[in-house]
Amino acid sequence: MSLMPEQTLEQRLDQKPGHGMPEQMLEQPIMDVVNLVKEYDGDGGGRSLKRVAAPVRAVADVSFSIRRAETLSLVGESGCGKTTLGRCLVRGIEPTSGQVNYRMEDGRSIDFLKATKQEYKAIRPGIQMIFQDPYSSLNPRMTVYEIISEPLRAFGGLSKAEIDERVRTIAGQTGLDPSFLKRYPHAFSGGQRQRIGIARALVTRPKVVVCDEAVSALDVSVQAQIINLLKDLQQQYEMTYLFISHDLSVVKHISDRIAVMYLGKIIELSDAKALFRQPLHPYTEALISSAPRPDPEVKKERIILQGEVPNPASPPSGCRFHPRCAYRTSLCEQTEPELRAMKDGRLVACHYAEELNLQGVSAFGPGASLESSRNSASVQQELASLV
Ligand SMILES: Nc1ncnc2c1ncn2[C@@H]1O[C@H](COP(=O)(O)OP(=O)(O)OP(=O)(O)O)[C@@H](O)[C@H]1O
Repeated sequence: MSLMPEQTLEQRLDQKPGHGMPEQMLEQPIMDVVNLVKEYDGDGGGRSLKRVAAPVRAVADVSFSIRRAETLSLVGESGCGKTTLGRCLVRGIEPTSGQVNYRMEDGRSIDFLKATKQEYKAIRPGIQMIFQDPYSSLNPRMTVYEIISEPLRAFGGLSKAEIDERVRTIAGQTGLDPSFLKRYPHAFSGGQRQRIGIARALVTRPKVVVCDEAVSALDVSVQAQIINLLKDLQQQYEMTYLFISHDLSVVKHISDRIAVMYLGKIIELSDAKALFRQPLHPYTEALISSAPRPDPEVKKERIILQGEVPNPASPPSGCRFHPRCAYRTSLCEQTEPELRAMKDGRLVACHYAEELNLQGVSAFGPGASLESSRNSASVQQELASLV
């Protein structure tokens, strides 16, 4: 693919049409996540030298559905629980409680977390993960062939010739030359290593793929190639993606829907276009406002989030976002808002979603000006008088 060097990522992605799954397929959930909780012991899992007594609720009672063949993106700041949630879905780590109901091809729904050995064997190859760091996620002592074929060998059931056929097919589809298969990962660039990681994840022909910051470590031009590759493969195999990213400018172009996470909770889940056009949660508004936009001429006031992300071991009372929210009232300090459906079916966890008229962007290009919106202090006063 030839790319003009001065093109933005947005323009590059727009060169290919988005995937166009039939409407009725998009509507079918392939996974229902119900009341999922993941707590870590309070020692930071070796990440922190300080011993913290309280457990860290990295995923704090999360429920949502993933529709068949859609791309659902999961966004939020570092530490909000995206990776933990993604890894729970593939059982890379065991959740503390909850359900991950996986819908089989025959229509049966099975809780993957309580699957029998036989059910696990049937479901697990169908749910795969692509990792962020192509440098550390590949075993340096294995050849590319061994790396890609490993899941097939682990799950069993295929002859040597069938494995060989699958490996060569997926290598070709991910743009890997057959001569690469004999070589070791250190011989490759970041983009090529990510292609190896993708080939490894897709060799089992999964139905659901969790892409965890799959392009974050790559240059912008390589990001566009990898995203286009993922989109092409999604169309070909009718796969469902849960695309984890902190980068809204990437997510915007691949998502059917977007879930926004804050401190272990989903606080908004919307159709992607609607979310960018008019966010419903003040945190989403701030994330959109702070995302990079390609056109330096666009004068738009950025919303600077106040303060740090609170410690997930002792989340704030009421709405977890309230200490950083410009629109907060005493209700927000006391009562945690449920994730609830609005009239149009969008989900939001904010007491004032109906009243706030939050600002989005039309296309990361000229966006609605924040100056034209009600300023946060006046909204705050108005809302205070309501409670
Ligand atoms: N193994 C672990 N033991 C203890 N705490 C953990 C462990 N892994 C993650 N955490 C904590 O759980 C919370 C969520 O982390 P997680 O990595 O899931 O977030 P994230 O949104 O994916 O962030 P990032 O993009 O930085 O990876 C953080 O407070 C993190 O410190």
